[in-house]
Amino acid sequence: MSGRQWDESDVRIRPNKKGSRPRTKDRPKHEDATIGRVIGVDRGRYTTVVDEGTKTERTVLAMRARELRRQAVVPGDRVALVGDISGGQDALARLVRIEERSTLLRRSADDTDPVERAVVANADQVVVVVAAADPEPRPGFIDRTLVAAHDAGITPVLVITKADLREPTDLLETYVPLGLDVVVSRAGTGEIDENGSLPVDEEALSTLHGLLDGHVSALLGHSGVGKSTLVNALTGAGRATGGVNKVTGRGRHTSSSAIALKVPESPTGTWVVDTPGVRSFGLAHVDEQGVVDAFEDLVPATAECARGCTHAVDAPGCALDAWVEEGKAGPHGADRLASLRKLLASRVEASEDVKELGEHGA
Ligand SMILES: Nc1nc2c(ncn2[C@@H]2O[C@H](COP(=O)(O)OP(=O)(O)OP(=O)(O)O)[C@@H](O)[C@H]2O)c(=O)[nH]1
Ligand SMILES: [Zn+2]
Repeated sequence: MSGRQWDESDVRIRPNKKGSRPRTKDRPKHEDATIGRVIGVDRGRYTTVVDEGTKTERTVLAMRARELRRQAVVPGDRVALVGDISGGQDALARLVRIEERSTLLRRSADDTDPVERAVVANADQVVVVVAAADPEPRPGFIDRTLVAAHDAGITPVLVITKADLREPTDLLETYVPLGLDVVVSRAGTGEIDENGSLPVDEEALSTLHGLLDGHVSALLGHSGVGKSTLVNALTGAGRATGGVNKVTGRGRHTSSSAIALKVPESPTGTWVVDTPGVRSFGLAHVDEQGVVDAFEDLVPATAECARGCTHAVDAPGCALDAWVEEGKAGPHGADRLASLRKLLASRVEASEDVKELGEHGA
């Protein structure tokens, strides 16, 4: 999906269906448009926040202008709005432009699906949530999201929930040495709140607040890992959830699409983007080197590999096995290598299709 804007060069090569009306009359395009941040997407309607952090902050509902209908607009996008931007009950603005994105988190449905889907725009953090137990942690999912984050130039954070059920020793041994922030959370001692949410221990919450402050963070995790519990705790549970509903005009549980939620008491611009629909991260859009690069504990070994090494199990001259055997990738190096190889192998069938489609921009 192209995040590129509808610029003048497109105009020139496009046949002008309306006849010979000079294009210059349309320019400059929507120079006086108001910029909003997309916080929710629901059946072609975009909920945006304008004048964020000011007295006139309000939500404005918008529809995409015709010329943008083939472009994905996702939570986190900054968009230009014209028309009725009053934010009144029946007001509907027109979304005429997607501002340049600083980052775009993407995935494909699976590793053999060449169609990329935009997930979240302008996030500078990806928070991968896994449970220490119930459901069992799946390092494959963690590694995939780390690859997607690395590819998008987004800082990853790992949150391990339910440490009250099991100490996440293996996960910590594996991921802490990689240098990413790892937060361990467990059920707190307080009461279950009015949303039915379990309390989360204060220490984990305050660490998380520190990491989230001032950032736009995309939250990813399998169903049941405690993502909603965390989101409720972070966004203030009952009281703040009410506030969130006021902002979005609907309950967060009624939608299966991604939604950006404000973190109250954090500086303006602090958002968590919940992505309930995203269960897996197909990586057809990431090239082989991009996958390898996300395994920072293994990357140094590849300098010793034979030229053009595929790093597969039977690849001649692959230096990765020796690297792991020598313990240079830590106590779980063998698992890390297996995970990398699994990811590389799952993408082999996909690569031919992707090549055929050619290179597309973000
Ligand atoms: N023991 C324990 N249970 C937890 C913890 N966090 C969440 N849970 C429970 O785990 C279950 C799933 O939590 P949710 O927050 O609904 O998980 P989710 O990831 O949002 O799952 P979906 O709503 O299906 O996407 C609930 O019963 C929570 O009360 C924790 O730290 N410890
Ligand atoms: Zn190799």
